[in-house]
Order: sequence, then structure tokens, then C-alpha cells
Amino acid sequence: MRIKICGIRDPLQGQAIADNGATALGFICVESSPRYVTLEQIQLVVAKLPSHIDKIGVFANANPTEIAFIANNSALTGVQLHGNESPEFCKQVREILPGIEIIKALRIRNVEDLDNTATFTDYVDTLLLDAYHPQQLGGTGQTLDWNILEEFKPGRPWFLAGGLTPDNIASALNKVKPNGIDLSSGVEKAPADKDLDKVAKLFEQLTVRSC
Ligand SMILES: O=C(O)c1ccccc1NCC(=O)[C@H](O)[C@H](O)COP(=O)(O)O
Repeated sequence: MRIKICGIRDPLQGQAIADNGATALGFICVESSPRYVTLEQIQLVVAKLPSHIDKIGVFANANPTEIAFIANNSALTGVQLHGNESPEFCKQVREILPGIEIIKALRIRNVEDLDNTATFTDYVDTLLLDAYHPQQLGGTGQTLDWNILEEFKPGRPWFLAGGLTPDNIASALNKVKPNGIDLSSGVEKAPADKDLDKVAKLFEQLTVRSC
């Protein structure tokens, strides 16, 4: 299973989280977020990471040229579109960035929102399901309704996100069978300042489950 830890800013924290077993790290390229990172900060983190770690830039309603500039200049392996991007927009980004994983994040309120994920299947590599919050796009710490996800089998691999923590990850994975998980505030001391003890506890929980 893929394990993505999002909202990384500090190079040493990024390295430690990768050493713990994360398969992907996420960088928030959304200026209004308290986890925002500049291109230069991403470059410093990426320089410390092994090549097998996926490096994902998170954007929201950004210009495709800006997305491509950051992706190409920081060796990102993927971009996560976390705003109101349309399937057509995802297709455009995929054409501009061939060879880069395109992840579409969708904020799920109900079964209708879940059904809407099918409109993206042909235009993205991966889906990410996050909780809905009326004011914030992501990193909210809110969980979505796992009950409606029990039978969710989209035509693309998918990440479960939204309010996951070392304390609830086992319950989430008992109900839901995603291809990956994504955590941010559940393993933080403060926005973009990751708590390495919580990260270690997360991996302990995941190891216990896989035994
Ligand atoms: O984390 C942010 O601040 C953020 C801001 C704007 C768009 C997306 C953002 N985060 C995207 C992520 O992938 C988070 O990991 C995801 O929302 C889950 O966050 P959390 O509920 O805190 O685990």
C-alpha cells in the first residue's frame, strides 16, 4: 500500500519520514495554506530524498504553466490537483506533463460526490478522496464517511485521505480498502511541522496490521 505524508517543509523531517517507510511525500503549493512551500524549499527537501520516494506537488486551481514550472524545476514525480479542476483541466495538465502522475483530489460529502469521481477516470492516473470542509480545501483533520466507501472500486487506484491519524488508521483500513493512504495534520505538531513520534506510531500501526 502507498503511504503519502503531506505538508512537508523541513528537509530533515522529509528524510526521516522517508526512512520510516513513507512511499510518497507531498508539498503544498497553495499560497493560502499554512503549509505552503516555495519552489526553493521543495528543492531542498527533494535533494535529501532517495529516488524511489514519490514527490508530489499539491496545487489548487493553479495555472497549468505554473504547475509545469514547479514540477519541472523540483523533480516532482506527480502533481495533485486539489481544487475545483475539471476533467478537461486534468487532461490538459497530463498533456503538458507526460510521465508525471496526475492525482485528482475530490472532497466527498455524499454518494453523489462519490459517483462524480467516475468523470475523472479517463484523465488522471490516481484519485484521492478527502473530507469536505466549507472553508478549507485540505489539511482539515476532518474524516469523511468511511461507510459510503466500503464498496468503492473506481477505475483508478485511489488514496484515502481526511483526518487519518495513528489512532484511527486501523479502524479506517478495516472498513475501507484504498490503494494508498494520505495523512497530514494527524502526524503534525503544527502546520508543516511534522511530529516524528506520531509518524513512528503510524508505521507501528501499519506493521501490526500487515503481520
Ligand atoms: O494541507 C493543506 O494545507 C492543503 C491546503 C490546500 C489544499 C490541499 C491541502 N492538503 C492536501 C492533502 O493532501 C492533505 O494531506 C489532505 O487534505 C488530508 O489532510 P488531513 O485531514 O490533515 O490529514
